[in-house]
Amino acid sequence: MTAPVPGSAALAFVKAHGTGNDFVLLPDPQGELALTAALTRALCDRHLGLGGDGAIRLAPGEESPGDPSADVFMDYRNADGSVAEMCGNGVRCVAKYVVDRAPGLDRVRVGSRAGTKEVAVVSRHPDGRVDRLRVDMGAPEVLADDHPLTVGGTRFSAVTVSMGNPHAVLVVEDVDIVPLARLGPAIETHTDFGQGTNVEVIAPLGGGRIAGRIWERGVGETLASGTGASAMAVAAHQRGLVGREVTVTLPGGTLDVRLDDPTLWVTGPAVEVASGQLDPAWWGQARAGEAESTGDPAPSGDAPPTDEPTTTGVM
Ligand SMILES: N[C@@H](CCC[C@H](N)C(=O)O)C(=O)O
Repeated sequence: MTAPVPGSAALAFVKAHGTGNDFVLLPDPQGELALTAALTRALCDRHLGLGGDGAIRLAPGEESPGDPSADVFMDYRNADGSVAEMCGNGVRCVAKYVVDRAPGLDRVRVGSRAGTKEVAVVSRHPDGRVDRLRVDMGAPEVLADDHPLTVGGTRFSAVTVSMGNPHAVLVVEDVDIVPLARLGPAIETHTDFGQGTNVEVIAPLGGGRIAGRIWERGVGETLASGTGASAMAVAAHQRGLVGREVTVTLPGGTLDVRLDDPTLWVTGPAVEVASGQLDPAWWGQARAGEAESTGDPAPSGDAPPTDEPTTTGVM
């Protein structure tokens, strides 16, 4: 018989997504849980765990770096176990979790490693549960609007943007023909980006709309990204392709971005898929694996050699 796991109340999880960017949420109201790199990898494993692009511990607001007055702290890790500063889709999922369990609430201040984000409910389902939310993402920072990159012998010009986390955006003719599985990791780990970078490709669709795909640092290609959509809108605006209201169409759905001065707003859905308890035996094994693990993934290094074809559709 399996011995009971102490503190098993902390085994509760919620599986959620925002435009197909999916997360394992771990409510930790007492701040008792250590969301380690190895535990994150085990949770996010799509075969041996619950599966997710990242794991998020919903910790007490007092843990929020620099702002203990936040309502909740979003302790975020990518699927490979690395810590990220911010997650734009995750922040909506966290806010929905809180609001859906607090009647009368329609606004939450979610702490992140990139500051506290105000999230407001935009619409609800007929049963009162939250459907769409708007996030004040703060001020984007354009680091370079023509960052030259050579990958596999091909020259690119990226718009590099910080949304608290790093992004390199390439404008292309058609996002669907870009070999992102090769280009993404090469740019993610390029020596120009000491902490690694998220990589986005965008193409103008007209009428304030852009199409985008993303290669997430620490994850791989995902269906969507909130900080990524923000960086895409900023880059498109920077290159004169759109105005200040931008509809970003991603493989997992659409996010609406508004570029105000100085802040940027993202509006989109948040969905809860399931909730339950992790199996104590699985949890025990995941923790045992953690003890054997070397912990955090290695920091980014040199760009790997690539046989990237020269025809990428990048403009
Ligand atoms: N999915 C996110 C971004 C998550 C962090 C990113 N992979 C990084 O390492 O910076 C989003 O919705 O913004």
